Amino acid sequence: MSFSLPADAAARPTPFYLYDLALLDRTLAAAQQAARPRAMHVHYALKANANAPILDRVRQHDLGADCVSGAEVQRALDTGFAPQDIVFAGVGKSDAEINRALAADIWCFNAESGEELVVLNELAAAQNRRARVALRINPNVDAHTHHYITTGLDANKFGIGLSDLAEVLDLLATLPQLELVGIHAHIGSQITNLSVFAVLSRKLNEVQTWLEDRGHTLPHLNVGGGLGIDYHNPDTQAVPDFEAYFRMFDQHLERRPGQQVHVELGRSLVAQCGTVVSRVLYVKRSQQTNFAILDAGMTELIRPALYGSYHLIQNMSSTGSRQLYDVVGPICESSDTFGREVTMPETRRGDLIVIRSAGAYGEVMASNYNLREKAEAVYIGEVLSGVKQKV
Ligand SMILES: Cc1ncc(COP(=O)(O)O)c(C=O)c1O
Ligand SMILES: N[C@@H](CCCC[NH3+])C(=O)O
Repeated sequence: MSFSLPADAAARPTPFYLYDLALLDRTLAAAQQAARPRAMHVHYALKANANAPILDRVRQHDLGADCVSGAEVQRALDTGFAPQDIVFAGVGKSDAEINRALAADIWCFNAESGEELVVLNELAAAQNRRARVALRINPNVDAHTHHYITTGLDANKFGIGLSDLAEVLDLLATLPQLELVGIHAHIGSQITNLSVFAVLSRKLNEVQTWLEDRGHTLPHLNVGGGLGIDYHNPDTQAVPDFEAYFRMFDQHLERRPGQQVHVELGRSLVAQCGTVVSRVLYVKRSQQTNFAILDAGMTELIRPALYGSYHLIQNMSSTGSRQLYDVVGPICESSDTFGREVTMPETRRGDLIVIRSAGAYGEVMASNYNLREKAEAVYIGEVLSGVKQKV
């Protein structure tokens, strides 16, 4: 199905984020259809998009919440996620954040270092609680994705290196407020070569056996997130291939009877349902190129500037002859460029331009650089009762 804007789009101030909740529904349902028969639990990574109507949808489909800050834990609680469905990850959890999550008695802390375990133990003792922990290991598996969003290599700051695991286990044995419930790994994001998940599974199998040899049984394995989407074909590949993703773990992960497997997906669940809608302010013709200067910039969607990421850009107002444009924003940075040599129908001031696949790591990474105001979020598709149209 090709993309179209709602009838009132032209009357709205731009830029704005447009979310298709019907597509979000289909995507969440597809993820659950692939996960449930394999007895895998999907946690949604709030960092991808934490807007209330999105979270309401996620909760309605019975996913858990993967949080990476105290504010995300709070948002998950406020949205109605049960504490036992909330996991708190992150390489630098502050005392205040840990205390908040402890007080809520969330299901699990994904701990990333011995240093963090010591602090968690102290804070749990002060609250007279026991905290469940999963050790985030750094499996040194190359996710074959952009180096900025690779997280599971020895050079990355995340997780406990395999060579440090024995020492961390010895330490854990001295921390009475902590209960080891599992292991966790997350090797990166926007992963399209699914074979890396087989490599990750085999690594986790080795670690699991190694832990069992030392007397630790694990009720829980968390394999992280990272499933990529098709940024080039948001219409024909609107819903990612969750079957193929879950099948990889089904085939390669050695599960013990009754053991829970969690995944924490962000991008694959919400990216395709979000679109930046903007207007052309000027078409500036220079010696080398034509610039289509939009009223949206890196302040609304930073991914192209930060990672050189591709997003499909479409002119929704023109059917003229096709020409090449550098599509840029108004911010005083040369990296404020959404795409170079983009083929679009002849473009004029006032045309509506959409930047697709922006539902994940779009609005959440927005800034008010240049004192820009936050873009509005608009939702189409059936909105759950009690959910406001705009956030
Ligand atoms: C620990 C952790 N879990 C889950 C995610 C979600 O990843 P994705 O949006 O690629 O599914 C991330 C982000 O990469 C992460 O760092
Ligand atoms: N923000 C990144 C992904 C990082 C995921 C969080 N570990 C992106 O836009 O692709």
